[in-house]
Amino acid sequence: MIHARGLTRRFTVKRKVVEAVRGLDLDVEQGQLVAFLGPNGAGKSTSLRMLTTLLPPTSGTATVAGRDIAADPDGVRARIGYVGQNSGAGEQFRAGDELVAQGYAYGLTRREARRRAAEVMDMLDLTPLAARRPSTMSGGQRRRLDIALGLIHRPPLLFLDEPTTGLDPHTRADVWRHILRLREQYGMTLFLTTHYLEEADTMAERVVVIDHGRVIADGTAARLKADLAGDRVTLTAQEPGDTARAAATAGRIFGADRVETEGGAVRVRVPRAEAALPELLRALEGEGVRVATAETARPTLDDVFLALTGRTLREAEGGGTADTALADGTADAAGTAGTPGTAAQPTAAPAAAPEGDRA
Ligand SMILES: Nc1ncnc2c1ncn2[C@@H]1O[C@H](COP(=O)(O)OP(=O)(O)OP(=O)(O)O)[C@@H](O)[C@H]1O
Repeated sequence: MIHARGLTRRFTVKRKVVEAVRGLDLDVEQGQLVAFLGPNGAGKSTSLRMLTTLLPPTSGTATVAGRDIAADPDGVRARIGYVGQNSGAGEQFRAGDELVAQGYAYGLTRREARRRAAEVMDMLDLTPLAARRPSTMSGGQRRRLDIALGLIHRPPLLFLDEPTTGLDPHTRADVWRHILRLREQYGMTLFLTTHYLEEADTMAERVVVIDHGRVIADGTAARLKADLAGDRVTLTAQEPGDTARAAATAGRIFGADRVETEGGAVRVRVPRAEAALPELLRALEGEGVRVATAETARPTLDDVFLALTGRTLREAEGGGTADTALADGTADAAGTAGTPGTAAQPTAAPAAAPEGDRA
């Protein structure tokens, strides 16, 4: 469904070159649900915009839904849906009419557009809201309407740029329920960006991690965690004066990596916590260190990011909290010109000149 080779995009900002995406290679098969994960400014939106033909690459090639993004951008747009970070729904029209109008934009006849609008409203549980204006809808309802707009022309592949950012946890779960249904019931291929680690971890079958414009990890969340992060054992000594000795002992157990001490707690990464903990407790007993507390934890995707980059996603976000809302609008400030709010419309601004460099 997606085959990209060496996709690169540079911007020139005040005579400085920003390498937003550096040589993206990517293959996504039909029916996959891929989460594209990375901190602010990592290059997620720029990658998505290139793949959806909203932004021409500086170099590299890609075929998306069987069409070349450079040679046949209209062909790509006819076969994909794109749900951007900002709502694409206008305010004057009722939701049902908005969907029908979107159908016309994709060249559907009046009858087809009405039929398809009814179908997508059903898919996204919007039928009872057909007569409502988007301005009267909740955040989650609007997001579902955005997704419906992106699906009006029956694309087999849907791109979603941070579909759940800014929503409360309950609404996020509801939007996810609908996203998963698109895949399960309709066999769609879904490629989405997210800041939410736990969403990528639990919902996506494949996680692609990007940092500074480069893909740094690609696989199932389970495999990435097992291969790159390992488990964690955390303990405290009964006597605060024993912390340094406990840390030194922890560093000697089998497979120990990255021993850290913080506020009297000793943390160590190990391949398998269930084997490491008894070994560590025995070793500490041998050293005469009495243990007050000990616990084990499985790795998270943030641990994977830390293992790969030396920083946590939270640090990479510049102090923000990776698992809370992070809608800072950076990417949209960067790319509003000619960007259709929701679906990549076949009649929208041509791919050749939608988003120029910022002067
Ligand atoms: N139109 C543009 N002009 C200049 N620089 C840009 C433009 N679009 C993006 N950039 C820069 O390219 C880099 C990657 O931005 P991009 O929006 O792709 O990141 P992102 O991972 O999507 O971030 P976010 O999570 O904040 O949306 C950033 O340094 C950004 O400032």
